[in-house]
Amino acid sequence: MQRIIIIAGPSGVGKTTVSNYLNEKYNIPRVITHTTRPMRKGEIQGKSYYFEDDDSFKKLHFFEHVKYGQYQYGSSKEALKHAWDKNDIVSLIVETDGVKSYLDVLGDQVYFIYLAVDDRDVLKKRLVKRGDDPAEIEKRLNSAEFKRDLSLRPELEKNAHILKNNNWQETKSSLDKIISSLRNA
Ligand SMILES: Nc1nc2c(ncn2[C@@H]2O[C@H](COP(=O)(O)OP(=O)(O)O)[C@@H](O)[C@H]2O)c(=O)[nH]1
Ligand SMILES: Nc1ncnc2c1ncn2[C@@H]1O[C@H](COP(=O)(O)OP(=O)(O)O)[C@@H](O)[C@H]1O
Repeated sequence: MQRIIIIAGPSGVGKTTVSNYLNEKYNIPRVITHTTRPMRKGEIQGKSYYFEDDDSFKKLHFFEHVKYGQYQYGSSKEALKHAWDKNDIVSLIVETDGVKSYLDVLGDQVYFIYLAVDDRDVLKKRLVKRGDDPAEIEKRLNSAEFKRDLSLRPELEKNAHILKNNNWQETKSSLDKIISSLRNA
């Protein structure tokens, strides 16, 4: 069965780091999504996201799309197929409305990881260390969507595998166990 590991959680929690680890260690490709937000330092067009403007975003054919903070984000069926053509297990980073859309359509094919940290104050510190623009950090931390995604929504609890990303060595070992169980399923 083709599987999709969906990774959600607040900004700075480590979603991209987890997805990159799965790619580097297990060749698990990420479904690249589209956004109208500006590219950050270190991001690459077509690898981090497909960076769009409002007009080009409108022309795309989406599996689902959302407004998050002041920007648009969306994932396409084509991008999912493209990733599944490379490997039967793929990853995808979406916020929690996106998780619901995927669970509704793909059901048991979804392995949903909700990433969390014990101390919320580390999130801002990680965003600063990542080199994000300070004004963008403030806007993000004050957005309704960021506040919402600080905790797991009750309707997603039954589908979620909660993974604490306090300590990267421990997170890697948890991920290794998850991949081993998915491969043997
Ligand atoms: N629903 C949905 N959410 C997305 C998509 N792409 C990214 N996101 C989410 O948009 C939010 C903001 O992403 P981003 O600006 O990269 O910020 P980050 O969380 O700090 O890395 C995150 O919660 C992502 O999971 C998408 O295609 N669909
Ligand atoms: N367990 C961890 N401990 C310390 N720093 C981490 C950990 N996991 C990720 N980071 C760092 O935190 C920052 C935010 O991680 P990132 O994966 O970009 O988060 P997200 O995609 O959820 O916004 C990055 O600079 C990353 O290197």
